[in-house]
Amino acid sequence: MAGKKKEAQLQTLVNNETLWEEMLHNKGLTVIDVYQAWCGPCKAVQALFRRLKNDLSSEEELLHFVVAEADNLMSLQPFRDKCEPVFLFSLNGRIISMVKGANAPLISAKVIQLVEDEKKILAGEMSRPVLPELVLLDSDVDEDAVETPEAPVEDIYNVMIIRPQAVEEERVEEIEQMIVDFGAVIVGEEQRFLDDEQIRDFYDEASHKFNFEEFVSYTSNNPSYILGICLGPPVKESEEEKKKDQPEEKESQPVEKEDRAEGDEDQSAEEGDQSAEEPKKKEEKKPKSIRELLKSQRLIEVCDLIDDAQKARKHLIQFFPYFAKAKNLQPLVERTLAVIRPDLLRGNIEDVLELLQKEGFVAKMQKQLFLTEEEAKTFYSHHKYYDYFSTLIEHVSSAPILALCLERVNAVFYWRYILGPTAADENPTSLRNILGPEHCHFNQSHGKDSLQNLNEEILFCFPYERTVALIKPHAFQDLRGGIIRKIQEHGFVVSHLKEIQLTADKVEEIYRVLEEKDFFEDLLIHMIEGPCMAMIISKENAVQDWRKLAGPTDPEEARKVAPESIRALFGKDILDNAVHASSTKEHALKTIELLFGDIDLDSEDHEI
Ligand SMILES: Nc1ncnc2c1ncn2[C@@H]1O[C@H](COP(=O)(O)OP(=O)(O)OP(=O)(O)O)[C@@H](O)[C@H]1O
Repeated sequence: MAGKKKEAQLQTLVNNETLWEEMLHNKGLTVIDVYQAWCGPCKAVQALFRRLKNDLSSEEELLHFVVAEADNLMSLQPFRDKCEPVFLFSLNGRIISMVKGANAPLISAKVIQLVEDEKKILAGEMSRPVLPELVLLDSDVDEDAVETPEAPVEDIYNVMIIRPQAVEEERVEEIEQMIVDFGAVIVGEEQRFLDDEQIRDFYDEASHKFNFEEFVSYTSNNPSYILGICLGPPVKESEEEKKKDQPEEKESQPVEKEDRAEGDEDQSAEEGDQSAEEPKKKEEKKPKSIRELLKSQRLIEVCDLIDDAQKARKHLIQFFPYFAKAKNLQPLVERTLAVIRPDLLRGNIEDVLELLQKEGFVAKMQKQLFLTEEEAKTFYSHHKYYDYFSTLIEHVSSAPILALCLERVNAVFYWRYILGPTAADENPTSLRNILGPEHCHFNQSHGKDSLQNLNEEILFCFPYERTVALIKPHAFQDLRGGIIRKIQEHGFVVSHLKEIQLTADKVEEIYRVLEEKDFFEDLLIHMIEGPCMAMIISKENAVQDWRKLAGPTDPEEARKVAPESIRALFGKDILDNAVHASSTKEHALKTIELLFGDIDLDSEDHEI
């Protein structure tokens, strides 16, 4: 009885048109669990709703949960006689989104985002986005129907650096006019001297070019002109248009990628392909992107854009922070690698970790590595022409090093800043100044391609691994979609997936070390009581990371210490804890063989 009372408080029942109308007057967000009389509301998400209600208790008046019976309500007619749970999101009386299936992570993310936004809107910190109302049609509940209209479409931004020579030649106005005529909006502009780090960060894709150092020096000593550009929302192209456009470049890749001396050849090559067929038409064609425009105006050698939308946003936020704040543009979280060398590792490592934490870095992966001399040479190969190379190799292969994969907004730039050789003089609190230059590994930005180098280095320290994820029988039926999505959201690639009915022998094999435990019998019975979903999943550091994502064995504890973990979100109790995660690489390999037999893993790129 007590339990029922609790549920009635959690979700208000809506089973007639009057109550439906009343519900539409709720302030803020209402999450509607659409149910059928014959199967009742979805039990699987009630723990989540309770948690959300708890976590967002300060926003109580903005968050409501209801259960609505499809059979009694006209608006919910399309959902009648369907057995899949459906959740509708009503914002101030308008249904704006829908989630099909008990997809706890997706529901949770939507609720948190919508309530946060609503809070900001009411506080005047954000303008109300235009969210299209969802029209509920029969096709909405078809198997293949698209899931929901998503959050409002965001504008695309870019940042342009007009180089010093064009500034000196007073070409800024002409360039601005050209951008405005093209239909883009200039949201910020500033003439400034870029510092060394800003230049390296903006032009990191060009860092391998032979005259890059000269370019950095010239640019840092002369004023550039920076433009923040809004290109409006992404344009949806029809299939026809897409086909037509294939040889062209997209707006989100506007940066000059070729050597500047080759710019013209590049352009004429591009034109050559098409102009042979339709020379006149090509001449009349309006440029589709600012990059194309720059090329056509022969400005590509004095104006630079960013070729990746996420990176462009990052630069916009850095150069025009007030605009970004007003628009509530979220910066991009990046990752970088820190390698703590042996003598520091023996010393005050705690101080370093504390400092990193204080500076906002989160250590996503960490591992002690004992490099052989050969491995050290490979890892530090881009230092090989320096005279300190042999000392370095001797040092780092003499004792373990600690590799940290760090995440933070603007991590690459900021790690360089607190550590970096060039900033050390100006930044007395830099790690390099505190610790001395020999202690920390620095990701060179002067390599052939710094981002590629960085990714290679991260992979070197945290190689791709495979492990096994097993969705247990109690979670198989209703929760597997949400669990798999969560796994994918955390960067795992699901390379193999199959439904499997475990036998007692197989369970004994998987849990052999627990044979003596008093709960073993229960575990065995549970694991064979229905089908499981077995998956081979891979990513860097997969074994450790999958255990971390699974969370503590007991979901109760998980909800306290790791509330976003899978067991916290989907586990029932210590026995029915949603998933199994292999504890070591060896165990993972054995379980893969046990569950998937002799499959050809070697044909894939990455080995466990
Ligand atoms: N005290 C317990 N009572 C009942 N069942 C338990 C208990 N402890 C563990 N189990 C069950 O046995 C499984 C294996 O336990 P183990 O100690 O290996 O935990 P784990 O490594 O977190 O889980 P798994 O190996 O399934 O990934 C747990 O997933 C859980 O289903």
